[in-house]
Amino acid sequence: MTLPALPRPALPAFVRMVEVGPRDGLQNEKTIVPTTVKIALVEKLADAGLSVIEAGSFVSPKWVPQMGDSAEVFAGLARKPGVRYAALTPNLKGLEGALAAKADEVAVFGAASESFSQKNINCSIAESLDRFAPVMEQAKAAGVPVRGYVSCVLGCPYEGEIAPSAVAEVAARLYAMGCYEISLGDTIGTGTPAKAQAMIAAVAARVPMDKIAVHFHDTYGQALANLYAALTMGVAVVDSSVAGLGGCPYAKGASGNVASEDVLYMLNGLGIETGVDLDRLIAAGAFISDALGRPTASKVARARGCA
Ligand SMILES: CC(C)(COP(=O)([O-])OP(=O)([O-])OC[C@H]1O[C@@H](n2cnc3c(N)ncnc32)[C@H](O)[C@@H]1OP(=O)([O-])[O-])[C@@H](O)C(=O)NCCC(=O)NCCSC(=O)C[C@@](C)(O)CC(=O)[O-]
Repeated sequence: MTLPALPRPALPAFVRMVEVGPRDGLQNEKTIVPTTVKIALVEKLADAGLSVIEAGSFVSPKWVPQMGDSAEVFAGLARKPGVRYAALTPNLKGLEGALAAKADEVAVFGAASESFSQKNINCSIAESLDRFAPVMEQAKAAGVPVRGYVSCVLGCPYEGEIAPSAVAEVAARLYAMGCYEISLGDTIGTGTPAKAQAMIAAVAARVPMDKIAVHFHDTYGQALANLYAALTMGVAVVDSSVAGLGGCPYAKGASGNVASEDVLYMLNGLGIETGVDLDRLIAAGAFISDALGRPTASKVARARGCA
């Protein structure tokens, strides 16, 4: 007996995968990862076909010592044509560092939670937006695109529930300031699909859907389900981290981003184009897992025999 085909929601034909492992992942390591290892990782990710790679962060080394060598990482990269190497820049000092390092794009990062904003960047949400304004202006003058992050979109480690309207407000402000894309971060991974959809709907009422990216952490094992829910709404930009590296130093207990290998396996299965090669991506994940001396957090990589 032939079963009737199940109705399938419309999904994007192409998804841009934004690789955040070398930044969001390695920023959270207990020990400092050697610069040469970071450079090799970024180059392997570019060889796997990723077109946007967050290679570092120009933040205070007192706050995040793991990113203190970002200038050296950028300087040491053999850049691949067509790949955009990105960096986080919380303020003008960070932007100066990123421009000197010839970052192809930068990102400002705010939050939908006042407490998280204070813990992460030492200022209120309103102050952070004031701080980002000159960063936006100077980046624009230098011809460098700026991405905007919103953290704690589905929950905050200090405040708990976050209203979708609070997320939409910060996202809309960042978009109005000139961010070319808004990445919505479930920093502590507590979101579930229906909640993620309600939050995205609130943001999409104020920011065009094709300017929205999603950034799920997998702390509660919900990331792929949330991601699929976002795809069904038309989101076509996805942040992920090779080998599931990471977490945020200012969100205790937050585990890594959803593993890039697992995202790619799912997108491949859905017939969605990405331009990324799974075997090479798994090899990049194996490289960094070996260098860190611990098993990969990617289920797909483990199933393919990586320790
Ligand atoms: C924003 C600040 C700097 C404010 O920190 P502050 O202490 O309020 O800043 P300040 O302006 O008073 O400066 C203090 C010192 O830091 C220096 N400084 C100041 N700025 C810089 C800079 N850019 N680069 C290098 N040094 C810098 C500055 O020169 C001074 O040095 P001193 O005079 O004491 O020697 C600090 O809070 C900070 O660096 N925070 C970064 C925290 C961070 O990186 N968190 C992780 C990234 S966000 C994330 O992971 C979430 C995300 C994006 O992935 C999405 C998600 O999952 O939710």
